[in-house]
Amino acid sequence: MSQVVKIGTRGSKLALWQAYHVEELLQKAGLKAEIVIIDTKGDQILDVSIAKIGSKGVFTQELEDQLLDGRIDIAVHSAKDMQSNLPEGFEIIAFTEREKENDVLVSHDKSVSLKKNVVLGTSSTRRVSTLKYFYPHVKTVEVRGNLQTRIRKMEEGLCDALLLAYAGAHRMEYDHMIVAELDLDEFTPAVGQGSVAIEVAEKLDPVLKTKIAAACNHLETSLRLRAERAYLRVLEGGCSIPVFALANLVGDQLTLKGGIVSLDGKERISILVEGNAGQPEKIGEELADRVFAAGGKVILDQIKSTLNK
Ligand SMILES: NCc1[nH]cc(CCC(=O)O)c1CC(=O)O
Repeated sequence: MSQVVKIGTRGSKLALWQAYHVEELLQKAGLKAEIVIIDTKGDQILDVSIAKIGSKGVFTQELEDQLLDGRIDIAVHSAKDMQSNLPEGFEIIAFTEREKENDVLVSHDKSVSLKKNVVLGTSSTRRVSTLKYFYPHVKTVEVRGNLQTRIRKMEEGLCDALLLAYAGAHRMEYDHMIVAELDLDEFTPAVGQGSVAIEVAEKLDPVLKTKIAAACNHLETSLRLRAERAYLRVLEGGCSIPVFALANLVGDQLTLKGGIVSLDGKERISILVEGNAGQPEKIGEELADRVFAAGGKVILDQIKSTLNK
């Protein structure tokens, strides 16, 4: 009798896509798997912005409860939605191969452009603040809910286009509606954007952990995300803080470009550091030091006090 890996996931279409993706990776490696759908607070509360619910684990806590109970063996999340500091007793054992990490504009109207006076739907503080900094004439409107709901709201006239992660738009098969792929130097993505993380309870059987990691972890992606997440960890930021970072592997070196933008879009710091890929966390921590020294600490404290009001 061989063991069946129980994959816990949220029930949104994007979450399910990611869970099926992981199921497929496990099956290719000869492991049996099944999917268990779990509702989270982040899915239930649709009328309050994520920034206000509080970033700490809105999409992850219910899954973590089930990991502890053993009702599921692994929890699958967008890596981007994972807190930089996991609660005690949990760990990430794999990051799947990263999808293209850019943000994109999604619309039925091919003429939409950041150069025009458009209204964009988004609920990310990073995207709103970045628009204020580079494209202050562009207006934004908050749009929450899963991607299907957001598209519907756009079609009802709420906005001209949505500002989304390529990864999500692509997975939901909205490629035909992608009207622009945004510049990585302007819209540097959120930490982890485009990869799927596999979280387990530390107490899970170590042999099973090793098998799952071997089946799902993509080495280059994990080095990149470890550097990005180390940066985020120093800032104690969740997905609600407008920070960004993107690592790339060049030979045995990791480059890491990242920074922070103030909520009003008046100040933006972006710095490039690099170092040996053997120690990704060190590079992330160095970026944090450099960003703080360049004025990022003041910006971060302002953001935290604004969001906690
Ligand atoms: N913030 C929500 C979220 N979490 C993960 C994705 C898409 C997949 C990814 O970015 O890895 C999205 C949608 C978006 O930001 O447009």
